[in-house]
Amino acid sequence: MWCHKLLHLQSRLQNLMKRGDIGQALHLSNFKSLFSLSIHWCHTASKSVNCTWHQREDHLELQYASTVMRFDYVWLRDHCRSASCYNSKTHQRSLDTASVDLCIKPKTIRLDKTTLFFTWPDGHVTRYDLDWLVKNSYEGQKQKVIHPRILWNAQLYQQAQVPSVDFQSFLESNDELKKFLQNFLLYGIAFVENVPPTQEHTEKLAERVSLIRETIYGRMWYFTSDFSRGDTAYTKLALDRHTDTTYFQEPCGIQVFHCLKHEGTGGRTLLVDGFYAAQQVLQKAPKEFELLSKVPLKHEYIENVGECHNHMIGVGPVLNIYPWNKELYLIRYNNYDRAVINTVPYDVVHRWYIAHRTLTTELRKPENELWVKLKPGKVLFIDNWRVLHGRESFTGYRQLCGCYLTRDDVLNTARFLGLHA
Ligand SMILES: C[N+](C)(C)CCCC[C@H](N)C(=O)O
Ligand SMILES: O=C(O)CCC(=O)C(=O)O
Ligand SMILES: [Fe+2]
Repeated sequence: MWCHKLLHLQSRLQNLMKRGDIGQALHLSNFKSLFSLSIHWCHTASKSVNCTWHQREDHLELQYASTVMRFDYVWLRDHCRSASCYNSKTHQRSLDTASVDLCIKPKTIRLDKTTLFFTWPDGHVTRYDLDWLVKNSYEGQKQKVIHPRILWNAQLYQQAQVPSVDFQSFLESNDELKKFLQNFLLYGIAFVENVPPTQEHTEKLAERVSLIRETIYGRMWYFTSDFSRGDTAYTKLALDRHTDTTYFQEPCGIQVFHCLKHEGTGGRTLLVDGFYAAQQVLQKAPKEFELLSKVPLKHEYIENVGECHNHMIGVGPVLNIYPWNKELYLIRYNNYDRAVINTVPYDVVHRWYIAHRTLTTELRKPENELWVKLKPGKVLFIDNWRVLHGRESFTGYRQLCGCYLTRDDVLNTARFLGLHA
């Protein structure tokens, strides 16, 4: 009967909140906590730990460290870190999740200092540290940023005065590598200077950071404007801002550029923070942002030049966000390589074009454009999931070498060095 009343109060409370009647809602919520305090909530014995929990029909409600968390009982059994359920040497689960009764409920719950003990119907005991639960709960994750970043336009980037790293110290010192990666993670671009202008040295540099991602363009690539491949990149033409390999199911994570030679004019590199532009869209037209994150698109690479025969197709929306916290993690933007749109009906198509225009307008604002001239010795790393690149048309002989890196391995290196990645 009490439970019934509580549920009723709760739904009234939610309705009041929805209607925006905060005053009333607060009043009720005070009442609720007083009421439940005496009857339904379990409290910690210790005064130092402020923790309460309530065993609901289908989940555990836990309040700790000013967070209200809700845990599914199967989840609580599944994440048990006891020796028989989890191998802490390999960090792998030993428990067969399929053997857990989907209607499982703990027989008893008890708190000792900061550890919660669950005894399950078969007698097995699971223990969780409260801080572990906060860190690993959905409610805790929702508030967390997965990849801390500094979004920039040209002025913001220039004002930040991000230092370049010297080639030798980059190779020799983990601290320098760490500084480089920290800047790369924050800004999505980073430079290394005084690199001997050869493909071999560029490769050595890349290998210090990550595994090189071999693609249809090779492991290390080297190109001029000889149209040796069926793509505009291999000409002297200008290239508008874009991300590369949008036609892969997983676009390449990082692009490394080293201009080995240029005898001629033009050919400057354009860099635009795609996440900064997307952020503007989110603020100005949230519905359009949402559409760009929902409409699946195809990108395509079709090549039949010389010995090269390739047909690649990648599927995914322009904006890719984590569903639990809406954080943007990947932008696919390449108007050259975008394939026929046939994955959504005509009316959605039209709304998509409007949203795409809004994003393009942001991406093309001159104040968002960072122009740099790549010179022999100066290697540029670009986060191809975030920062768009382009190039000015040029004259004369221009040699560019570089490679793609696997994103997983760059982040792996960063984590090894103690960075949050
Ligand atoms: C960098 N490298 C010259 C090897 C490849 C260029 C790929 C060009 C393609 N349109 C794309 O945007 O993915
Ligand atoms: O030539 C350049 O500077 C860059 C061309 C390009 O977009 C690429 O190779 O991905
Ligand atoms: Fe490109």
